[in-house]
Amino acid sequence: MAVHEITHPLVQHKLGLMRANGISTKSFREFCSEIGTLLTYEATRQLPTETKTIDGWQGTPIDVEHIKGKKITLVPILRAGLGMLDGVMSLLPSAKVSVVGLYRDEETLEAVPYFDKVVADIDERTALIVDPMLATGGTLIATIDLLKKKGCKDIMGLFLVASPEGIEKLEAAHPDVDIYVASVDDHLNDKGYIIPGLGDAGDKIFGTK
Ligand SMILES: O=P(O)(O)OC[C@H]1O[C@H](OP(=O)(O)OP(=O)(O)O)[C@H](O)[C@@H]1O
Ligand SMILES: O=c1cc[nH]c(=O)[nH]1
Ligand SMILES: [Mg+2]
Repeated sequence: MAVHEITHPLVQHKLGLMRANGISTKSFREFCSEIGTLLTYEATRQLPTETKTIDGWQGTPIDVEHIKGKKITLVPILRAGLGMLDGVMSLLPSAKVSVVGLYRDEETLEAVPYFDKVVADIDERTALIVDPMLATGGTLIATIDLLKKKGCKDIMGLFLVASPEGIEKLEAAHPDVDIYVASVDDHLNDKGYIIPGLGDAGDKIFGTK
């Protein structure tokens, strides 16, 4: 399993602004989406390309690079994953979207699934999971279990912030899944929140607290 921590100054600057106490819903949402775009740029670096010959502007054949026909499905995890989706789709506008819904029980920290609508041909697609937070890892592992059960063989994840504890759990459960994160933070607190983290990303994106 590879953990790609994206140290690009734009990513780090925007993430730093997101950590501020009292940030507005508008700003938090905008940064979520913008970092989503930047992580997508990095995560798609590995996509295979092939050379095609086309008619160039001078009317003579020229060789150009095309992304090889590997199909993608984006998998936003409700709710907070929706906050990154626009930004991800700005670079992958044709990608099909498979929505899954899970929430974390506040007492047990267990992931509780409540919705899934996954593309029919998921066995032929690379799944790109989108969620701002990878905390205990329970939500992500349950999502990957679900996608694999439906036949998906190629899975990556994009997160704004991950915890070392969650990454360790993911590595043990699904070592074949690579992730792209803006930051691997310090630790989880006793309530399962990432420190320093962002607080409750879903509530900040939707303004529910
Ligand atoms: O790694 P874990 O410990 O499982 O926690 C991470 C999950 O918690 C948050 O969702 P939450 O349960 O708050 O749902 P929400 O998006 O509806 O707010 C977050 O967006 C992740 O999906
Ligand atoms: O720090 C955390 C942990 C789980 N979910 C969040 O939104 N934030
Ligand atoms: Mg939440």
